[in-house]
Amino acid sequence: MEYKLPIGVNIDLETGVIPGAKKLVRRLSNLKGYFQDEDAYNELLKEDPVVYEVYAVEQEEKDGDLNFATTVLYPGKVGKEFFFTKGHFHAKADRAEIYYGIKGKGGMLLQTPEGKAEWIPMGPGTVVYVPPYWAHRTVNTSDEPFIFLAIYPADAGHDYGSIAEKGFSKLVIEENGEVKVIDNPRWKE
Ligand SMILES: O=P(O)(O)OC[C@H]1O[C@](O)(CO)[C@@H](O)[C@@H]1O
Ligand SMILES: [Fe+2]
Repeated sequence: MEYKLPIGVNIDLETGVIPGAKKLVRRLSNLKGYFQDEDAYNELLKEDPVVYEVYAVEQEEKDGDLNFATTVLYPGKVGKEFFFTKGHFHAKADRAEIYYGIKGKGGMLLQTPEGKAEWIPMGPGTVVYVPPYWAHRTVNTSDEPFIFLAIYPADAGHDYGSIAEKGFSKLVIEENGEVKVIDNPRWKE
């Protein structure tokens, strides 16, 4: 039997960087169709800001193994809507996940396949358990980068399809200087 070697790394708690991890950058142009306000989207697209970066340490997609990744979700808004990650179901839909808040403030939107949504505020030290079958998206509701760690089964995979098409049934917006979680007017079941 060939054994894999253990890994020990220190996450930079200020920047979210995991040394040696694979870096993925998602700009606004990678999120076409995700935000409600298309005019605001097209205006901001001129700058095409980085919305989030992911530092991932991933294994082969095998049952029993684990991946981990930090995400640095930058502050910003498209119209009233706060910057967010794409959000996904797992390709193996029954795979769960754990998130851990490192720095900054935001939250997670979770949703069942039928569209029942939950909002969990997150800050440094918050642990979120994402149960099997729930889609999940993180949102930065502050004006600082929101940094968190995710730990997920190596065979979970990502299913972006239905969220890319229909979004979440709730939106996280700023109105009169307050963070509000409202019904998505464009949501169709
Ligand atoms: O994959 P998304 O929805 O773009 O969100 C990015 C974050 O979610 C994960 O896919 C884990 O759920 C990580 O790779 C990363 O932390
Ligand atoms: Fe996930």
